[in-house]
Amino acid sequence: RMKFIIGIGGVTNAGKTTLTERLIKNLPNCCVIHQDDFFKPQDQIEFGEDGFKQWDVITSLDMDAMVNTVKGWMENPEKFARSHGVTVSPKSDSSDPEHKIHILIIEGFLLYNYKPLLDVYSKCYYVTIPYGECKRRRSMRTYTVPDPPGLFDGHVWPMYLKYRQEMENNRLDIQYLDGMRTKDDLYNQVYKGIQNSLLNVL
Ligand SMILES: Nc1ncnc2c1ncn2[C@@H]1O[C@H](COP(=O)(O)OP(=O)(O)O)[C@@H](O)[C@H]1O
Ligand SMILES: NC(=O)c1ccc[n+]([C@@H]2O[C@H](COP(=O)(O)O)[C@@H](O)[C@H]2O)c1
Repeated sequence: RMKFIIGIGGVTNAGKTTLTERLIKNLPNCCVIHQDDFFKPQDQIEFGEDGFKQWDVITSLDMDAMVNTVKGWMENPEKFARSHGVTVSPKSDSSDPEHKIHILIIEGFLLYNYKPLLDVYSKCYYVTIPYGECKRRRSMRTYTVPDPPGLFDGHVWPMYLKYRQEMENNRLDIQYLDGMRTKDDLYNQVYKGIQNSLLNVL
């Protein structure tokens, strides 16, 4: 079977998780890995010169563990799917080309900034929203560790700009998505794009 890895990257609160959840419901044999699941424990997150705990830097994540999880899927997507409760369509039904594929979605805010994971993607998406909307959505969100006052302007947004610049220097073939569009629009655009890519590889 064919293996196909899709990256859904983008700034915090751009709508990555919302989009990803809908895609995994509608794509065949589709597993997901959320980068948020690889945050180190709070006591291992260091304070920076900006006075804030450094949540929005790549070293706050256990990226080696994330790479190993991706490798686990690549080595045996069927087993990965089964152990993550994903229903796999039967191999024998080979009349339907969709059954010949295994899809993995990797979703997160720092997807394209870690060298060992740069070349695994068949398709790279990156969702953006402007500063004001990002700050507004973020203010309505509660993380396991709530944002202290001033975190967005003092840490989150500056680190986003820094890593986005670094990502663009990596020269990946990234398709940018406008996160200001409706959830339906975003989903339809990406679903169609994936369908087209799959038609080309199958
Ligand atoms: N296209 C959209 N338009 C408006 N609001 C959205 C859109 N997509 C997601 N949201 C909202 O923005 C917030 C963050 O969405 P989420 O999918 O959790 O973002 P992320 O995973 O990128 O942090 C949620 O309240 C969600 O309902
Ligand atoms: N999941 C956690 O343990 C945790 C804790 C503190 C902050 N965060 C925030 O999560 C953000 C990334 O996730 P989203 O892209 O879903 O917003 C980062 O901006 C980071 O500040 C997550």
